Amino acid sequence: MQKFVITGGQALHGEVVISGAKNAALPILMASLLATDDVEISNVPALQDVRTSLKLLADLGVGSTQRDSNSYVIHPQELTNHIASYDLVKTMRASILVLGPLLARSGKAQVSLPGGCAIGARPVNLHIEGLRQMGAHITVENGYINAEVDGRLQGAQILLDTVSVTGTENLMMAATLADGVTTIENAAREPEIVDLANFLNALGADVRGAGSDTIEIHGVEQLHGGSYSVQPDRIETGTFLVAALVTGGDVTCKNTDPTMLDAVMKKLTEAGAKISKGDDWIRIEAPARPKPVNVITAPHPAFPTDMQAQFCALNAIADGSGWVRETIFENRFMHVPELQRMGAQIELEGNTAICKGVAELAGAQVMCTDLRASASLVIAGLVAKGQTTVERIYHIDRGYEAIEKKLTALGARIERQN
Ligand SMILES: CC(=O)N[C@H]1[C@@H](OP(=O)(O)OP(=O)(O)OC[C@H]2O[C@@H](n3ccc(=O)[nH]c3=O)[C@H](O)[C@@H]2O)O[C@H](CO)[C@@H](O)[C@@H]1O
Ligand SMILES: C=C(OP(=O)(O)O)C(=O)O
Repeated sequence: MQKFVITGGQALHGEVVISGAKNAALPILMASLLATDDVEISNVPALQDVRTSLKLLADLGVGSTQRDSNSYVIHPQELTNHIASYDLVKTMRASILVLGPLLARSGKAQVSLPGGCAIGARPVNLHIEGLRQMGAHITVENGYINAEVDGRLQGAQILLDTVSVTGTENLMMAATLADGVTTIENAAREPEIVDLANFLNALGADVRGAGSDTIEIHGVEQLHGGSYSVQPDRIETGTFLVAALVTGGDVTCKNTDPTMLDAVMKKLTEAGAKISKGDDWIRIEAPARPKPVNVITAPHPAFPTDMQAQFCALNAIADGSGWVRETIFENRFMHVPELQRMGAQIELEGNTAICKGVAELAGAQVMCTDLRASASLVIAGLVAKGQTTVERIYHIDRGYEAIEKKLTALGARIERQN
């Protein structure tokens, strides 16, 4: 298994080009199943999850042609199969996003339950309930969701019990081809929802209100082909900003979108960073040592759960005590024991990680448990004294394109080893 070997202590300096957003690219790839003609998607990050998605589409009969390292043409007219098997779904939760498009396009879908995941139970009951309200017959048997509809799905008024990003996406995609109008209330407002809606509309869908908590979808008979560029990755951006801050550096993230990062930039400023920004860039200039911050995760536009682990690494070396409270997932602190191995003074009290900053972390052998936990360990390794070995980096490869190359270009000493 591959690992990163990091020698800490280098301040990051320079410019880094941000990739397309994983959490926008994955739903957009799955949404291409809804179209009847070729769909060209660019600014697709080169990630393991993208490769898994393309494999999943291929399993459904839908081929793709790679144009360059970050763009693909998807051929949805080739759809022949409606079964998303356990073997692929188990490696990537976002596979559940084929459920809505398959059902809408071919009237049936059999999708393996994504199952338990490292950060919490992550049920999909809201996806299933919403599709049932749209007229689908759904059973869950032997680890598979079996969904069928006679004719077209029907427009429905759906109120989500809790805000769910992929739940909103699945229902929004399914509703584009439904008969009538679908309203999703208490919808997720994440920027990735807006990107997906813009993509669907570029293919001829009629989705209104994405980015607010009520989305209205006027069903159309079919979606045509088209081309679309995926939005920048706000979580990758935030991760580089934190890495720059904790190492005492000065980094400009290019090809990004500052409007998606208000909550994160607010906390970075509280930590003592000087932030400047333009239309598509953000620069961070770090203080000598960051101040601790208190963070509560919540649905967008509040502080994103996908940035929580990175802020635990920040608090670990801050000048004072701060806390991070996780309200979205019930088990998202697996980076804490690993950070403790590096000398971090963090105590877990329920869903809150209380951290007393130390002047110096010490390099150690640590293990990735999930994607953002891995990012926090890399950040800690960059600032720790001595050598840190980060094991099981297949987690980080799911969501960060060439992270070690981008960090090396900023002056970090990080090496991928087998
Ligand atoms: C591929 C993708 O975009 N992943 C993101 C997506 O995950 P994902 O879409 O899986 O996360 P959700 O927004 O659905 O989860 C939010 C909360 O709702 C609960 N829930 C969700 C669905 C459901 O049917 N029933 C239910 O109870 C979950 O257990 C969780 O407690 O949003 C999360 C929250 O911003 C991010 O951390 C993930 O990076
Ligand atoms: C939790 C994440 O991803 P996923 O939903 O794909 O597991 C993430 O991107 O931080």
